[in-house]
Amino acid sequence: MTPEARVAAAIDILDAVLDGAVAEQTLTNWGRAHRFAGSGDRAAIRDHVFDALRRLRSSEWSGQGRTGRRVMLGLLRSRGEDPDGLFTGIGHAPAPLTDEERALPPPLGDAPEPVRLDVQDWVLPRLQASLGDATAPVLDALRDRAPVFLRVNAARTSREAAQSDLAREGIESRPHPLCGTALEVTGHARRVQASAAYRDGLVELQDAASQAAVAALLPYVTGATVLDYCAGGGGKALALAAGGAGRVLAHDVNSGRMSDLPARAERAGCRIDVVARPKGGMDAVLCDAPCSGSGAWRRQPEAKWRLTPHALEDLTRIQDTILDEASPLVRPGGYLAYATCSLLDEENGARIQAFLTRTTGWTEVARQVWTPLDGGDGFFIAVLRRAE
Ligand SMILES: C[S@@+](CC[C@H](N)C(=O)[O-])C[C@H]1O[C@@H](n2cnc3c(N)ncnc32)[C@H](O)[C@@H]1O
Repeated sequence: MTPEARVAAAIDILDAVLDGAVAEQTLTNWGRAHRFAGSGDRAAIRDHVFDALRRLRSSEWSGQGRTGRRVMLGLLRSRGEDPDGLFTGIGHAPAPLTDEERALPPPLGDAPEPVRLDVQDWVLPRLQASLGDATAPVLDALRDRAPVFLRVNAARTSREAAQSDLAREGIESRPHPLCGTALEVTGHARRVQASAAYRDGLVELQDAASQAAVAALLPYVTGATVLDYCAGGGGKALALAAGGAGRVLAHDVNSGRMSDLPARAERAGCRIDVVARPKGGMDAVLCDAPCSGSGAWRRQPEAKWRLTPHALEDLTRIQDTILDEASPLVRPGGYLAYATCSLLDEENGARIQAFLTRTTGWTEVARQVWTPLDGGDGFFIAVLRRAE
């Protein structure tokens, strides 16, 4: 496909997404219906679609319209790229620019702050209350693609050896300062899942801040029995097992989410016991709670536009419930860790404060916050100790 045809495909997909379709699913359906498109074409179209979704508000503003065409046009204009080279009307290219499109005002000229920062109006003050002066740079970082990070399986190999193994398969990477197990993939990231290092469980795909959050918990759980109460796909459970936790149990209210976990654990060469009804007496319980995902909006840009005040309120209620359900499972003297990939204090520090206010016998012993300015996703973890 030509670059112009890729833009035309992205415009069609964006039209469906703006009508309410889910981007990932729409891209998959498009690939199935257009078998002639190679993997390079599909990847380029996906990049266009996700770039536009990350910058949806500013692109709509610059393109002066909420259609796939206007959003794509706005994206190119606000990046300072000349749309005429792509909107040629030749072959499968988008139709040439109309006189009206050519006469559009300068991109983002007098756009309000939430438009420039690509965020919903009501979310901006809440982020400002949480992040202060870092708000604008953090939101700006969320307008760009996220790096691809790998977690080196420390139980099986070293970061240097994994890096060499990947290099032999043409995958370039560099150690990332956020965490001793993190490699940032700098070249040929699309080869990772087919690589021997990945297949053999030497590396896993995992955000660097997510790895750093587990590393912050490890000093409290080395050799201990840890329950990952919201295990989902098991990313944290696997990192805990590889990092030296004694025994790792995994639980999730939605057990289907853990279906890949046994295979992932086998690949990593570690043991994770999936439990439907966790019992008490745990040395430590990790609650990696469902959240707005605001720290990961680079990866899931649709979530940035879907969040409502009502949904956020529901999430904080679920977060409180999870802390109330999980905390009695910790033995006296044990640890309760609470983590989210949210940048909003109402999902982070405020939840810990509310928990400490309504319960007795807990002390906060550690807290760490990461934002995309540290390189990875936004992340929060607090570790509480239960009195003896
Ligand atoms: C942020 S995700 C977990 C991600 C996972 N820990 C990882 O590292 O890949 C949150 C998970 O919490 C689960 N969850 C939601 N409510 C829950 C509850 N009341 N009890 C246990 N798990 C819950 C969801 O099903 C979801 O899988």
